[in-house]
Amino acid sequence: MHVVSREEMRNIDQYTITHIGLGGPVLMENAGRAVYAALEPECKAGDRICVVIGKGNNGGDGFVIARMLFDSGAKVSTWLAADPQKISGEAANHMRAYCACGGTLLRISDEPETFQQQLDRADWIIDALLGTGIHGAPYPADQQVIRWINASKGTVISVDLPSGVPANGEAFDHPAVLADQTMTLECPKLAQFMQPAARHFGTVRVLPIGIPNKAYQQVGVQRELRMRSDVVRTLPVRDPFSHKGNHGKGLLIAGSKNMPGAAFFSAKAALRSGIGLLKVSVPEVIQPILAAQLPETMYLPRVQVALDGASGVGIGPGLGRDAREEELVCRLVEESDTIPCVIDADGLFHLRNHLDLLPKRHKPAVLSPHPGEMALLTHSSVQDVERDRFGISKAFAEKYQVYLVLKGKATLVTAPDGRQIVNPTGNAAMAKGGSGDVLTGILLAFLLQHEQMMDAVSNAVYVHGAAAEELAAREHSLLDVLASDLIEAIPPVLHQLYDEKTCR
Ligand SMILES: NC(=O)C1=CN([C@@H]2O[C@H](COP(=O)(O)OP(=O)(O)OC[C@H]3O[C@@H](n4cnc5c(N)ncnc54)[C@H](O)[C@@H]3O)[C@@H](O)[C@H]2O)[C@@H](O)CC1
Ligand SMILES: Nc1ncnc2c1ncn2[C@@H]1O[C@H](COP(=O)(O)OP(=O)(O)O)[C@@H](O)[C@H]1O
Ligand SMILES: [K+]
Repeated sequence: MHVVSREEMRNIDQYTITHIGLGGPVLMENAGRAVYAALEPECKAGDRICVVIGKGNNGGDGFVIARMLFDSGAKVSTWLAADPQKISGEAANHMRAYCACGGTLLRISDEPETFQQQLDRADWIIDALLGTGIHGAPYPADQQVIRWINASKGTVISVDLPSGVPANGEAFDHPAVLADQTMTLECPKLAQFMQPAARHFGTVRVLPIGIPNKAYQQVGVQRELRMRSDVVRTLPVRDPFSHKGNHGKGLLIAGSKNMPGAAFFSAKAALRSGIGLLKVSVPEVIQPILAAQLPETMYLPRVQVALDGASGVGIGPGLGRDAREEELVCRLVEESDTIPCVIDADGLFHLRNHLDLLPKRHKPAVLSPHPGEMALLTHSSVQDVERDRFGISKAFAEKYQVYLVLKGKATLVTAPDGRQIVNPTGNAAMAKGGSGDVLTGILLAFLLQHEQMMDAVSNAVYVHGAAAEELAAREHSLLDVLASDLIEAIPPVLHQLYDEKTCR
């Protein structure tokens, strides 16, 4: 499923209308019908529904929804936040169709008190005021309507976007609808994955409106939401005759005197994710503790680190910020030139002044910063990173020829050629020290078992988030999940995914 910017969505719509010949009214009819079909099973007989319509094409979708509700005998009141004379194009066609069917149209500016009373009494409010078309803050009259919608008690369903939210997710400080549910048309827009916009969406349903694949190909959208079916399709199949040497020989350089747990989390997660052999390099003082906890790995004293036949390296979790480690990180990034290399946490701290090493590698490195580390790598602030997650990631991955995993809610994976994959799994239970270390281990293990690096990285991120969802769905709350719980939830997640793979 593609994730689009406002401009891409407009071009896709235009291509479909102009070159494929599916007219704007058809797409609008499809959009309105799709929303109606999604809404209808949720409404009870006698529910009051208030449809709020703006002057553009988002309002046009609203007319289709209102017409279908009216035709089905629902208790619908349809309110227009614009002068009907100023409604044009496809939206005007659908306004006429609504009226021709016998529907009544009320103007908010004529009866603002009645509008507020009806909003207050409504069980459902359909927000078709503004969609992808707004520029800047909504006009003052629209802002007032948005405030009234936000003050209402009914369930607010936004059509395509919560009105007032900019589709590209730029930061804003004007009023915008706080939806309970957003019924996004055709494909998710960038705003759904950016702060503060994302908070306005509520739960999201994506409703296809019949845009052909050709339109996406022509516009050249390079961004996708990872679907479960993509993960199932691309997970590696284990050869029944394989031996441990076929599933990767990993070297993990992690942990320090004050952070022994990081090495444990990454190592155990790598083992749970299928790595064949794993050697962990830690300072000698913590080696006995780890060896007791994790007898499945081999250990290598930190002073003797060498690749020594490893087929993949993970560097960084809990490594510490000692200057000696800086030299080590740089050496390993150079020496592991032709094998997968994952760099995280303190590894990124050490690498920040040596980024020029990255594009020289034959096999692109995988960097997995959280927004704070990304700010460090780009000499910017966390706010700058969050303001433009998609743009900053793409520029960085292309410049340094790396796979970049920008963590957070909806972790974003960017390939060296600029392709991007948004991860849908995960929850706030993961907002706890150690979660990232678990991901490093899964990444290392998956990179050694998948054919395509983009699949390996995207699947690792998906499984990591799915582990947190698995825990929250069963015996855990969002508060009590530990990094070690996440590791123990990898098996049921993989079990289920592999079950789905063999069912097909
Ligand atoms: N043919 C198409 O392009 C389709 C569009 N669809 C719908 O159309 C929407 C986009 O429609 P539009 O581009 O007409 O735009 P919207 O309906 O989102 O637009 C707002 C209207 O207000 C105006 N406006 C601009 N800035 C504003 C501001 N700051 N405050 C208030 N009004 C402002 C715009 O000129 C536009 O007429 C989508 O979100 C989707 O719901 C769907 O019907 C599917 C097909
Ligand atoms: N609110 C959240 N929703 C979804 N995922 C989250 C959330 N908070 C954190 N995560 C995930 O948890 C992990 C935290 O990583 P990181 O900050 O590196 O942790 P640490 O360094 O403590 O191990 C990342 O994969 C991130 O995407
Ligand atoms: K809307």
